[in-house]
Amino acid sequence: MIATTRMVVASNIGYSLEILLYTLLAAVLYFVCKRFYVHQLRDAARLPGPASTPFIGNLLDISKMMTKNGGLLYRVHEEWKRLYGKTYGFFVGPRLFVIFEKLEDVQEILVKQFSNFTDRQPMDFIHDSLKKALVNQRGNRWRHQRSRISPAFTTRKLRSMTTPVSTKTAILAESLESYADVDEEFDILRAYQCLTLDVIAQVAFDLPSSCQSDPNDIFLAHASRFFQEMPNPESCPPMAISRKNYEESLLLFPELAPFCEFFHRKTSDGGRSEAWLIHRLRAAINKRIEHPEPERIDLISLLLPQNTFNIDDETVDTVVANCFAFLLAGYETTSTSLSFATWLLAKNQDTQDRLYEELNGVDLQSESAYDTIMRLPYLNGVFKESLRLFPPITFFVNRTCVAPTTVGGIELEKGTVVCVPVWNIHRDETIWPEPNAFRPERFDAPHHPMAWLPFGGGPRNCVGARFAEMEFKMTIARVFAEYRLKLASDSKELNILNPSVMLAPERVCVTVERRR
Ligand code: HEM
Repeated sequence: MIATTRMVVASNIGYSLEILLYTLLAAVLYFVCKRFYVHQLRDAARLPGPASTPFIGNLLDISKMMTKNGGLLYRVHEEWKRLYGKTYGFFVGPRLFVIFEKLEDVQEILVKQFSNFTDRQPMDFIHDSLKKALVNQRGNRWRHQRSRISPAFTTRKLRSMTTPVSTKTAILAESLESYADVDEEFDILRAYQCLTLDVIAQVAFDLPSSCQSDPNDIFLAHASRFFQEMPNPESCPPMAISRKNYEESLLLFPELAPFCEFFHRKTSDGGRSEAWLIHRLRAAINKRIEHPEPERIDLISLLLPQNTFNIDDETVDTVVANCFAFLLAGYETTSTSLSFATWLLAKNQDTQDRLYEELNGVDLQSESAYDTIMRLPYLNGVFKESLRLFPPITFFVNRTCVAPTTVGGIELEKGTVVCVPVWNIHRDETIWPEPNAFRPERFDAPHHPMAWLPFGGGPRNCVGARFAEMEFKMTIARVFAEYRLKLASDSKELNILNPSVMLAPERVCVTVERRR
């Protein structure tokens, strides 16, 4: 009897192993065939591009070229443009990417054929906490979320946020005074990071943060750690997976995303800071659900449904994810843009003086400050021109083709990722004469709608663009109405870093002099 049972168990185990083996074989076969299939698509579409291998595509070339070019991804596309022109294809892991740089093709993708390009490139390495956010949604889910979120950024809502933004910029202006008194140089990038975190925490989520007055503010510490994604060697176990390492592996093997995400969250400092930030956001949102404040206009109240009685977990998770996305978007991109603009103005004293002339005498603190500031033409030129020269996000304006179609004579299969090389467009001398010169007045004349894309374009552009513009203009107006800024000797040349999709100056050290 025992012997028979053993035989049955043994044969069951053998059977299960056989099934496992066949499943594994089928998975490997699928994996291999898919890669070979995708790798013939570029030839089928008669697209030029660098030679590639079916498994890793062009990832090694990209990596080598980036190392040669100071880690700057946009330089890879500048070089490929020289070799292959304005439309070409390359591969990363199992995906074909097609670059479209001609403005009429860009307009076709972002605007005219939007229904064929509703989704962004699948984000294999997106943090768990962002998976339900707008930025990661596709098709109808995206449409539904976007229609709920867009009304949060109307002129009326933005106007109502002017006073808290103005209060925070006043703290920044005051803190500059101490540097002016002693003629001491300092890194204004850090000051802007504290400001933008304070603004987004206060204006968007009513979270008490005092990053500007307290450099050890815990909120600031977690946000910077999350952004740096640098595991601290002293506090991290040796097996910690840094965001960078694991994002690179995921480009090759997106199939491994769920496992890597788990390890990253558990082992890296950035992952732990992310958990802390999410915990704080969730607490703020739960508080608002329990004690609704119908009078308050901030992003939480705009994202929560009118009636929060019996609200389901799915809705709460989506609000948390979107608030977290706004926190990230509102912090780094805006502080980077402010730093680039400050560097440009400090480098070009004539332009700075012209801006001062426009700002001199304008009441930046009145009830109507929002409308006044948004109407200043030269400030608008400074905003646009600095984002043209240094768009903080250079490689995020991409779309996945959701149905087979043709753009600029190129046939595209479903699943192909199309990318708009924003940096190249912004520096193209046939579009912007003398493209490297800083000339705010060039925006007095009209330009092609696709020639200026720091916030992307079409229905899926940056939903927070108007908020970012308000914060940028209010900050630059406040700082440059009160001070003259000069570059410190080690910031005369700009050292640009490109740690992820974002461009950022390494530092912008300046000295400040009081104007009035
Ligand atoms: C200077 C500051 C900013 C820059 C340069 C910037 C840039 C961008 C870019 C290039 C995109 C992709 C657009 C596309 O694919 O066409 C984007 C998307 C997005 N941005 Fe921004 N952004 C900034 C500030 C903000 C702020 C302050 C918020 C929120 C408060 C925000 C929220 C978002 C969201 C949610 C998306 C995804 C939109 C969607 O998928 O529908 N951004 N941003």
